[in-house]
Amino acid sequence: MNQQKIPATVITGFLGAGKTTMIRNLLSNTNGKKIALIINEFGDLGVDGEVLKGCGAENCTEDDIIELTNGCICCTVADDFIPTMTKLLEREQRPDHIVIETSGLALPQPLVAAFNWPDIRTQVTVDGVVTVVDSAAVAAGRFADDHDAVEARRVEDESLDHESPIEELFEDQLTCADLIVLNKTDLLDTAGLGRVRDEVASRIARKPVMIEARNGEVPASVLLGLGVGTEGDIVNRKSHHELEHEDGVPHDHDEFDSFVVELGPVADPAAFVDALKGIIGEHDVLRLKGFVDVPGKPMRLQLQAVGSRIDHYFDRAWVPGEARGTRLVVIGLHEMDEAAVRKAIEALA
Ligand SMILES: Nc1nc2c(ncn2[C@@H]2O[C@H](COP(=O)(O)OP(=O)(O)OP(=O)(O)O)[C@@H](O)[C@H]2O)c(=O)[nH]1
Repeated sequence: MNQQKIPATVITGFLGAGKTTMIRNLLSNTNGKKIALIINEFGDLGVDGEVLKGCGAENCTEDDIIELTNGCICCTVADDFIPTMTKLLEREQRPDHIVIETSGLALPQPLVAAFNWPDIRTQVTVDGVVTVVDSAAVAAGRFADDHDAVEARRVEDESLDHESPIEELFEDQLTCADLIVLNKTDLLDTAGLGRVRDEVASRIARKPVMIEARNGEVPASVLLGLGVGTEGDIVNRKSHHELEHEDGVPHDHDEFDSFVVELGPVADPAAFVDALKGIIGEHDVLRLKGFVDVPGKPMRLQLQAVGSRIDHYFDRAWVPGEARGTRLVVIGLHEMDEAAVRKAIEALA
């Protein structure tokens, strides 16, 4: 690898796997490296940017955190990612390392391929692709789809040209990995974790290193400095879409949808969370996250749901002049009944 090039680590993984948590942990201990962070999120609320900017890391200040908000990074490579990268490289003080968090629905392949673009390849290289896995979700069968149900959907809708979008995406993100982090080990016992390891390994032909983590606690020395130059090996990591459409038909994210719900104050957070669990289960919401205004509390409540597992905690004080409010982004499969989910959530405040 050319030592002059700035290394860039791509962090991918399905919705809620723990990417932001892992990066937050990384920023608290970067071994003195100055990091620039590019964050991409599905949904219009910018929760990850908020969380990461709030961590006050010395080696990655708010100026070093760039949000790409015009859709999944894999679809906006030319319009969004390349110009952002070019601007970053023009900075007087260039970072020692670039970390890119893809959205949970992004295919890493087009992003990695972008590092072969002429203006980029001379200056930056992909140090490695790190794929974060929600081990508990794998154990619960979230990515092993019910093939009978998928087949039934395909019979109903002939335009479905492939199998479960969640399962495919999960495999595509694993296929691109140089390092796989089996996260959320606290939620499983040793035997369960062993089964997850086997299942993940069975999904990919390549054999990247797999490590285990809880709360994304992986030392910077393990995450950074893989030195792979992944852009040179991209032909061996093709996504399902690339294999099925060698003709170059672009992929899309039509199978997934997101919307934002805005509410008034929530007086009883515990009851709110309980009711949300029911709504998420009933409508098969994949991910829900955002901030809640609890009357009488100076702090903002952050809410993070991955399936029906919900974490909530007061993360910071509302800033003077900031409009207090409850804003949640909801992500699900396209067939999710947005109107019904919206109505059910709005009825809670
Ligand atoms: N129990 C447990 N929870 C975790 C762990 N890592 C992350 N979480 C929680 O999982 C939820 C999602 O974590 P994030 O870091 O936001 O996940 P993400 O991959 O960035 O999510 P998206 O950007 O929406 O795709 C949060 O509530 C985290 O606190 C872990 O190791 N164990």
